[in-house]
Amino acid sequence: MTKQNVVAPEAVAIPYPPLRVASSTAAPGGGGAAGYPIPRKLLTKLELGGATNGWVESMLASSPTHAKASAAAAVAAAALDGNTSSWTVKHPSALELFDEITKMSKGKRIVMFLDYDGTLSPIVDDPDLAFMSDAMRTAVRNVARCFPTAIVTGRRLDKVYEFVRLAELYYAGSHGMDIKGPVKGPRHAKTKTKAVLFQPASEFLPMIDEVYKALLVKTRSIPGVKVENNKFCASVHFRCVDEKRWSALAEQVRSVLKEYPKLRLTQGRKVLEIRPTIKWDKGKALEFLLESLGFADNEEVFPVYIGDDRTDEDAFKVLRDRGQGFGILVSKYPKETNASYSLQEPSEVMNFLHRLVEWKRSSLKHHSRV
Ligand SMILES: O=P(O)(O)OC[C@H]1O[C@H](O[C@H]2O[C@H](CO)[C@@H](O)[C@H](O)[C@H]2O)[C@H](O)[C@@H](O)[C@@H]1O
Repeated sequence: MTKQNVVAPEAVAIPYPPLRVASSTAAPGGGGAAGYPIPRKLLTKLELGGATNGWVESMLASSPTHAKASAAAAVAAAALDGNTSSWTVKHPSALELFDEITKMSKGKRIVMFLDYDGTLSPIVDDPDLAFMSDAMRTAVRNVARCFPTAIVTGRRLDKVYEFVRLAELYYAGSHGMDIKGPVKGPRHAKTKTKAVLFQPASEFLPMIDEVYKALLVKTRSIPGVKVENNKFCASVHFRCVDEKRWSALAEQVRSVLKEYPKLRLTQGRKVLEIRPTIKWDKGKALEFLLESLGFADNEEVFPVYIGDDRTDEDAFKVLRDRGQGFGILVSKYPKETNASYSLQEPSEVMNFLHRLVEWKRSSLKHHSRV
């Protein structure tokens, strides 16, 4: 594999292309965004050395089997209680500290960013069946009535829209590489257009399509594998692949990727994600959306990003670096994260959204009385 097939684990302070509303905006150059190469120092164990051993290690480390996960959870609960509680001190429950959160946001404009899988819908074996409940849809709709709200996801935009079905939201699909404004505008939306706001990887469209087809062919002999075309990126799911075959799968993916030096690999929850080497991620999408909403240099904006996956860390980090708002990690287990708070699962996310709406409505009532 060439050195360009890399994961870029950390956001690098590279300026992204200027804000514009365009039907299709290609990042020039095709290396990093605007032609920036990804620095060598950012290579990780996942891709170094050209061998797939590192990939498999990383797949195992981040995706233990159910049996191992329960064993690990039991060990964590029994033996590492001290560590776990120190994690919850560092990343307390956003529900338990709800009052603290609303105090911090007082007088500021909350903007909500919501990941989809594992945040608004529970993780299931078949990605095509990751439906969102009606109750969750109502919670998101109500939140969007109070605050500008965006869904930021690795999925292709049309697919996530089929699941969410709320026209009043912003959507950033393909890990932020496909951004659209609301079709039906809530009062805070500046645009009511169907036009695409931003597609920084549009030149990669034919390449992703080609890679998707190649991955389908290469991996078809491996039972349980699922390849998904996410428009500006592709996903190879190994959730239903026997662990003994992970190494073979990694090898097949590597053999396809080595022909595409302009693509890189990242990893999510039991999924290998193939994406352009442009320096664009969920963090950049968050910044882009804040700018689109007119909050670029606004000290009074208070962005809240809720997500469960490694790819959400880019957005958590942006908020931490900006010192604005915060991230909430959805996880039952301690994980290294740039998020400030935690919620255990999508049902807690729903409660949190309900509480935000109640709080906003009661503060509006209070203000109309005084
Ligand atoms: O950014 P997200 O909204 O979290 O999307 C990331 C990936 O999510 C989906 O895969 C994950 O959820 C599936 C359904 O629960 C699950 O089967 C899979 O193991 C998870 O990785 C989606 O299918 C991918 O395309 C997204 O990239």
